[in-house]
Amino acid sequence: MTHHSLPLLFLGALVTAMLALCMFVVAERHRADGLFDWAWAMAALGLAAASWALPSQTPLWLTVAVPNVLLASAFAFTLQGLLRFQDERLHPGWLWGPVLLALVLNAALLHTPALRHWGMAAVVLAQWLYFFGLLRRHWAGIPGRSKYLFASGTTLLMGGLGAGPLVLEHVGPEISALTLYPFCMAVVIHGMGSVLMSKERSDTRNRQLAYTDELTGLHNRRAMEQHLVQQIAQACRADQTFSLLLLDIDHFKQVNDEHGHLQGDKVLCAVARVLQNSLRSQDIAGRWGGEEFLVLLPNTAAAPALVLAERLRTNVASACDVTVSIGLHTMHGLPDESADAMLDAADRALYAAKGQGRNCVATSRPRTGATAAV
Ligand SMILES: Nc1nc2c(ncn2[C@@H]2O[C@H](COP(=O)(O)OP(=O)(O)OP(=O)(O)O)[C@@H](O)[C@H]2O)c(=O)[nH]1
Repeated sequence: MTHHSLPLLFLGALVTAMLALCMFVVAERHRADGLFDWAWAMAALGLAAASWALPSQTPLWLTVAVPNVLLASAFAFTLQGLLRFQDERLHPGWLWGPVLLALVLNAALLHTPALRHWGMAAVVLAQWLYFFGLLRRHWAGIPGRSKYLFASGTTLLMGGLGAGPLVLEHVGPEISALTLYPFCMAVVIHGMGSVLMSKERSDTRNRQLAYTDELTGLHNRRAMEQHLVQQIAQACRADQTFSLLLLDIDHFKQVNDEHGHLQGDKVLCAVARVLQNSLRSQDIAGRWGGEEFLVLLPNTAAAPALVLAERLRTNVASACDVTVSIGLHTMHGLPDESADAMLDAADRALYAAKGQGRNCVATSRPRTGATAAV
């Protein structure tokens, strides 16, 4: 490296080291997300930049071979992090083979720069191809937009550092120094991308947990409340109707008392499975609480909702060792038809179904004015 580029290189090494430090601090709790590996990748990059910045009288192996091996290691750590992020395994030989190759290459070709540059470009290209293939395979499943930062930052780094020496051979020191600006930018984009990608995935998982019933895997009450409000708004906007079903397992206390709580839990899961398998893709099912389930049937009038409710009832009776009573309410488009009013109407219908001997569907009667008629 030339004299002009030394302050820039130190700056690059400093920026990279700071980023690595920040990533190590947050990575502790995100080891499974690959962040720890990406912090190591950043540290290796920082060390490589620091080796390049050493004075010109430093032995060649320290300013050329060591940073090149560190580069290959940084990309191996990047790949290892991505594999961990995707919960994939790869034989360590494939991951660290390129690093060993870089070591041999640099030892053998230390005094043959042109060949060494081509060799390193080939090593980094192989690593990038694997990185690209892995990312492409999992692209759709990675939530959020930070994957764009991660992909572009890593590609810029790999492309720049892999092919850079081949180009820099033919340019003057001023131009060579200028290339350090994109290096710093790529390091920042890559680092930000990796941290944000892991954060976005944690956010998505936390959101899923907050809206999922742990036992059955269905939507939980919080999620169903939101869906219900959305359905009412959607039905009003589109001038449509929709129906809701409140299901309650019959004599569930008896199941618990006779067979134990664990068996009771299994029955709850079995009923949830029947609901999932019996409903149409647009319908939304959730556990309302205890042994009660709520089902929303978008754009469904009373008659087809009754058919669906009957199908659910018979499917549960034939697939599980229990029966269900179902209260059905259909939105009537009254001005005061709030979520609470609809739930109340479905609950009254359910109460009526229990009163009729259980294992049946009862429909709420249309309201005339403000009072429900079930
Ligand atoms: N196993 C298990 N039982 C639960 C859970 N949540 C609520 N329960 C039980 O569900 C039972 C509900 O009993 P009840 O409200 O008396 O109703 P029931 O026995 O189903 O009687 P009817 O609804 O009138 O047919 C209680 O025994 C609760 O302990 C749960 O998550 N797991």
